[in-house]
Amino acid sequence: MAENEYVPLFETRQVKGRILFRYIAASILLGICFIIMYRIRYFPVGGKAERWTWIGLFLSELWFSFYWLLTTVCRWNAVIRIPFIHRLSQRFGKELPGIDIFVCTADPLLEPPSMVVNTVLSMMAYDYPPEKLSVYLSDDGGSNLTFYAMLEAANFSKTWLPFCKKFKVEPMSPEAYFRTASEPLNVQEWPSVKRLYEEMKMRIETTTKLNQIPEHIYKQHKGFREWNFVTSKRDHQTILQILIDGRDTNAVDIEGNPLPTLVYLAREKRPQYHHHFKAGAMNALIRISSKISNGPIILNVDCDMYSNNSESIKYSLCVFMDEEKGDEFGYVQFPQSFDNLTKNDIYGCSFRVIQKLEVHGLDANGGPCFIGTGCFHRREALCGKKYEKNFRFDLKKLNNTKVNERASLLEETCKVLASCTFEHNTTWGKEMGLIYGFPAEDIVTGLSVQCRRWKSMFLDPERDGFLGVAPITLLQLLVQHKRWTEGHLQVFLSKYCPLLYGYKKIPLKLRLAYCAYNLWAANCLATLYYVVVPCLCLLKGITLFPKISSPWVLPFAYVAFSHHAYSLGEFLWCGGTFLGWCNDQRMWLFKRTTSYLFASFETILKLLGYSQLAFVITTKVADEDISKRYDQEMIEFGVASPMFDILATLAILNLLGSFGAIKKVTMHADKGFKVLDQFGLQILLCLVLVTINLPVYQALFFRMDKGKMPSSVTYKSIIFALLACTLAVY
Ligand SMILES: O=c1ccn([C@@H]2O[C@H](COP(=O)(O)OP(=O)(O)O[C@H]3O[C@H](CO)[C@@H](O)[C@H](O)[C@H]3O)[C@@H](O)[C@H]2O)c(=O)[nH]1
Ligand SMILES: [Mn+2]
Repeated sequence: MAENEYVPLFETRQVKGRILFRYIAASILLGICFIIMYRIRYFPVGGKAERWTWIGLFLSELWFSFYWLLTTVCRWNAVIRIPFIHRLSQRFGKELPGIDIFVCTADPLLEPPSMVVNTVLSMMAYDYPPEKLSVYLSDDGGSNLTFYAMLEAANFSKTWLPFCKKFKVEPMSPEAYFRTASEPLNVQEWPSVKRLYEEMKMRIETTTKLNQIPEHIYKQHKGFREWNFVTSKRDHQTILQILIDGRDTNAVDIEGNPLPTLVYLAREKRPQYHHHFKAGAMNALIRISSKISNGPIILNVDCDMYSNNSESIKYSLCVFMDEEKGDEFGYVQFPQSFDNLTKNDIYGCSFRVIQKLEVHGLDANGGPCFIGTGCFHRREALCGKKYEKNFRFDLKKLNNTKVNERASLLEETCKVLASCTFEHNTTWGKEMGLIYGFPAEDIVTGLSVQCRRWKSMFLDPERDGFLGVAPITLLQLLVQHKRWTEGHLQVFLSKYCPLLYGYKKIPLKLRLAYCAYNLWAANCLATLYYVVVPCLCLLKGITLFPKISSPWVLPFAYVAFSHHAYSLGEFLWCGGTFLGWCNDQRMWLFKRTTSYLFASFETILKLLGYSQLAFVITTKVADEDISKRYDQEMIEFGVASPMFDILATLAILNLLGSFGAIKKVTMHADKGFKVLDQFGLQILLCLVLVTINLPVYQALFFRMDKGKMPSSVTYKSIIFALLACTLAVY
């Protein structure tokens, strides 16, 4: 091969099956047009109630159509990317850039230190030159328990890293590895490393449980003394400890190989200063790391996302280091996958279709969103630099800004970078680093990077890059989605609204795709209307859909059927199960009627100035009882919550509606057929909703375990539903 012949480090391919998708989409669009025609032509003339319910339903249908159009536009084209890591190794050998890895944790109770340790160890164990790897942990919990766990991790890494290299261990989280791998024959180290790990885990868990650092451990490291000045997690000085200094020639593993740098940071917190949650933590890490290792590429993960693929760094470098196109890319996003999903994924957490199809559509139109974890960033892009066309980055050179100060001196000089006041009168949180003021800091940050003309890319290697912990109770899921959708809606209603903010900066299709996500929460009203009103109208005797015997029923039937059939097909194609699809549909309904409703409400309150920004951290632990029910795929209710009041009321309402309908159809043998003809679609809708809600009835009336619906919710929902029916009928 000639010297100057350029061989790309990654390749882009079109996703197949788009033609079929486009045909189906076009036919659905036709169906929608007919529905609209029907709604206009048959607008009821008599009766106020008839007219208003009709208008409401029409508006809901217009909304669904608009939203469907948005999602269809962003799926029109789709690409997948294929990186070639062997070419990377051939071309650059060991001349690779430094990588700084950021792990964020915030609460030792919700995010146990033993889990954080596993994440950190898995990050240290990448198949990458250790002297070029630095791992930073930001502890917003400011906890000495987490600090202690990090000391243990630093120590155990001396055994774990050579073990990983030698046996090509994957996943690189010791917990996940020893849980899934079977013991190989004739490997002496295996049981001893496993025992070492288990002993360490035991020590960490005991200390966490006791909530106290034993005296002999306390004496082992100067770092513990910092906690003498900590009043609470919201009031303390900066704690910065370089636990392993990669530049130190004595920092070696048991086989004498260098170790990656490991740093613990708890940024300063004072009650009078806002800390901006994870975005604030990340920005502090960006500054601190720039003084310690200053890697030109930053990988950030949540504390529950362990590394599952030892090559991920190299995959991302195939993008950044590609001579022809690499300089255009600001970040490379990996999918958010989970290691605790059950077979049929009862809470629909897997983002299966979104990640296997939708995101590739975004990628074809300018690049995926940044989703907060499992993402490689170009430091400059994250720090506010605009993309310039002919500017060449030499990632290898950027790496050579070596620092010579001693670790202890560095710790002192860097502290100020993580202080509460450092950002005053700077553009941190506005133009530099992650953007403040939103519960979804990731989305708005990714958008602003893209609006600085950087492209982004979605990489989804066969073996998942990262695996995290998905919520295992319904309430956790609903609360998490409330935060996300609220974050999205707030972005849409802020100056960062993609339509305006991205004008002339990113392609129209990408702006529309952002809107499809930003407007998730806005689906709540139309959905609620569709769940409540047809059912009440059925009881009252108002017809809202065409008669079964009329040809106008066809467009309704076609749109509903083909849309769902296609969605099922996609789901199965992406590797899901039929039951998984049903669960997914159920969760969409649940989220739309609760999470999205609360998110919209909260957003309005916030706009009016009545509510403050909050970040409810998702729990990553559960008691044994709950885990057991989760494994059996039983939906966990268990506690009283306004969200459950709504779910239960809607479920009972539709049950009453169905009973009413069945009564009407069966009471008079002669009239039954007429009723069925006139109300066929409405009855069908009610029955479908009842079917979706079957687990809710079970939890309300039949279950005996602790995960059932609390009786207060049962009583309330029965009263609400009866009240609604009475009001509607009279
Ligand atoms: O004040 C805070 C609050 C949270 N976190 C960390 O942020 C991460 C995400 O929090 P989690 O409760 O797990 O939320 P998820 O809903 O699972 O997170 C998703 O959604 C978030 C935005 O809402 C993104 O930041 C995350 O990357 C994305 O995985 C965790 O590592 C936390 O430790 C902090 O560091 N400081
Ligand atoms: Mn999480």
